[in-house]
Amino acid sequence: MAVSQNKPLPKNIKYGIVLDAGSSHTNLYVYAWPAEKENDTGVVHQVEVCKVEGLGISGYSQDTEKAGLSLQQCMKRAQEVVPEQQHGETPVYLGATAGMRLLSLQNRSIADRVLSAVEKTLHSSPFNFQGARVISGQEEGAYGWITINYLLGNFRQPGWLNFLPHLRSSRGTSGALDLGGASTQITFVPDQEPIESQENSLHFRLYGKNYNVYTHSFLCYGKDQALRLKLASDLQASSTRNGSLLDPCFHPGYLRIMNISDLYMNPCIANGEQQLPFTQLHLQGNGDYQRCRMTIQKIFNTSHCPYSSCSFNGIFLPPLQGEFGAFSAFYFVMNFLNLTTEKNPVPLDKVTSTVERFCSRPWHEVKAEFPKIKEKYLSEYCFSGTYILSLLENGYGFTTEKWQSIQFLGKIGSSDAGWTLGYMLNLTNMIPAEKPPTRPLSHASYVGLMVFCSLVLVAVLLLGWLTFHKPKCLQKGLI
Ligand SMILES: Nc1nc2c(ncn2[C@@H]2O[C@H](COP(=O)(O)OP(=O)(O)OP(=O)(O)O)[C@@H](O)[C@H]2O)c(=O)[nH]1
Ligand SMILES: [Ca+2]
Repeated sequence: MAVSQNKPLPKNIKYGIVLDAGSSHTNLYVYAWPAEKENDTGVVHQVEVCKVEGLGISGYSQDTEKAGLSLQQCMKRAQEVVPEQQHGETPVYLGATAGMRLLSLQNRSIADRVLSAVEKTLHSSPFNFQGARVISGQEEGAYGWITINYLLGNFRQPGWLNFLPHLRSSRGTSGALDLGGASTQITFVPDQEPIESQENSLHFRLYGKNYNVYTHSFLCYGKDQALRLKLASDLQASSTRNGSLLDPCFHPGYLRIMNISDLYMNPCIANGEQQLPFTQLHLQGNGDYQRCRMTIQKIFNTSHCPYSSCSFNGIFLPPLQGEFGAFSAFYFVMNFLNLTTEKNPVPLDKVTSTVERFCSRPWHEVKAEFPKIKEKYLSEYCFSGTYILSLLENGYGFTTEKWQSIQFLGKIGSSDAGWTLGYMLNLTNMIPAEKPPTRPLSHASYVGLMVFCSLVLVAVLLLGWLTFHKPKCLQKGLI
């Protein structure tokens, strides 16, 4: 048999699955990477996302079995994407975020039942189930930061710098801003050291470099819960006797009826249900951005700060540093408003005027222009856009200048920005603490290098020969 040298072997691809059980819905992600490169940075990428239909798992508190059943369709999809012979070795993880954190606070045993139900479904799949758990806000922030920096290649050292260790660039990392339905996270490497509060401080050693990272997750400040906080605060400030409320954060002509009991149903509203003479809230939009911003402002308490600087509610925040990637609802909302660009960020004043103009548009006109967008999403872009501006400007202190360092991003390459990839990289030990030894040169690079060196050698010899044995035709005076 002839020896087939240099023939590339078929690629050995590995897979991993993570379910992001968020407060508003669950997404299943399938990741893939070449087996022989698993410790390199930037090689793991998303090959599939499946959106689970229906509620987030915390929404099944009345019928916990359904939380498990709801995942079946996407698990089937994963079985189609991952080759059958690899099902048994493919790990599956489920991480639940703020919706389940809130449910645990409200009723621990129901939350445990929901987790058991999803475990049952995942155990019965052919994959290698590795566990379902509620992740902490700190983890959510940290893994989001790891994901985007991994995908942006910020942990990577350019190869040639490896030969000159003293010249290695201390290339910056990008901060991560995640806006969910029930919580929001801010994570970045600050200039100021040390980080003043222990609970906001993380330390990582990745690819041979140390990172001191600031992170905070605000439970109840995801955009759905923030709307509830705002409505509860509006109700408290109003003197309505029949439950009618003018709401500047909805379009003129928009009407929404809500049950008071639903509004007060979770631990985010501190005072609980008050004795109100009505059971329903009738919201009537009037699309007034400035007033909307004022009502939102009230949910950020800036009256006390036990540190050198704070965001709100007495939470430490060091001075903002570097670039930021803003994803999930930050991206959904900005993208809808055409305020995301690949390169130059849209200036803050343009963002503000766009949101202001959008809020003032009559609801019937907005609905007619976007008939395909779910009414729940469409009706809330005005509130959400205003909330994003309040959170980033007033909550975190992004000034007009600093705003330019925020990039709103949905995907990086083929992968969604979010905490799931970082979670899997960590649990499968795919991010080494130390730099993996540099691999020997590939055959092609070796041949290339040899040819280059030979050419240089020939050129030097030729030059030398020309210098000492100048042919007569080139000697001075003959020309
Ligand atoms: N416009 C729009 N909104 C979306 C979309 N997907 C989710 N949302 C909304 O955006 C908000 C945040 O969504 P996610 O980032 O998925 O939040 P989550 O993971 O469910 O919530 P957390 O557990 O708090 O992280 C929620 O209010 C969702 O209803 C989308 O495709 N378009
Ligand atoms: Ca989320």
